[in-house]
Amino acid sequence: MNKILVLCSSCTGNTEMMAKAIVDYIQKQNNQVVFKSFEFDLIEVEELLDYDLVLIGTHSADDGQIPYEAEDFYDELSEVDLTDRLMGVFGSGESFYDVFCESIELMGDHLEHLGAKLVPERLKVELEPDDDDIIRCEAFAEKACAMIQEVH
Ligand SMILES: Cc1cc2nc3c(=O)[nH]c(=O)nc-3n(C[C@H](O)[C@H](O)[C@H](O)COP(=O)(O)O)c2cc1C
Repeated sequence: MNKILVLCSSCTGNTEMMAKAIVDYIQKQNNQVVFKSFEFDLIEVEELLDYDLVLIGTHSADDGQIPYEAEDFYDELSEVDLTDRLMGVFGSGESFYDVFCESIELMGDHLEHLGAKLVPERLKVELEPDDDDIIRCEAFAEKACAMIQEVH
């Protein structure tokens, strides 16, 4: 059974809705999944190494920067060896802003720079996910799980 960690920062619940859809899909595929929130849970970068796959959701605020509650985590990522670790990024933003979903790009670029192998799609949703977006979340989760099979 694959062990998968889904992390999420969400101010108004949109990224969390995406995370829940991803978690539900992964569970239905008989994987072991742990969900943690940057707002409410203690998240240590070392624990990333305990999982076959880590998916990180961030909302974008304040010119698309990494959300405040995930900043320490972002800075500490360089303290662990993420070489060839399977990871993925997703989140909700609003295209009204100059930099749509920029925090997802920042997180994705940082993880890739540190050697992680990312799910090719960086999944971005406009505001609250609708039914089509939930299907996109499930497809994202499916691709991410398929990456685990490819390396085994
Ligand atoms: C003060 C503020 C700044 C924002 N800046 C951005 C931004 O730079 N880029 C973007 O894509 N969305 C931006 N947004 C929109 C949020 O990312 C969007 O509402 C998103 O759905 C929130 O996700 P959440 O419900 O998971 O917190 C901003 C929202 C607020 C309130």
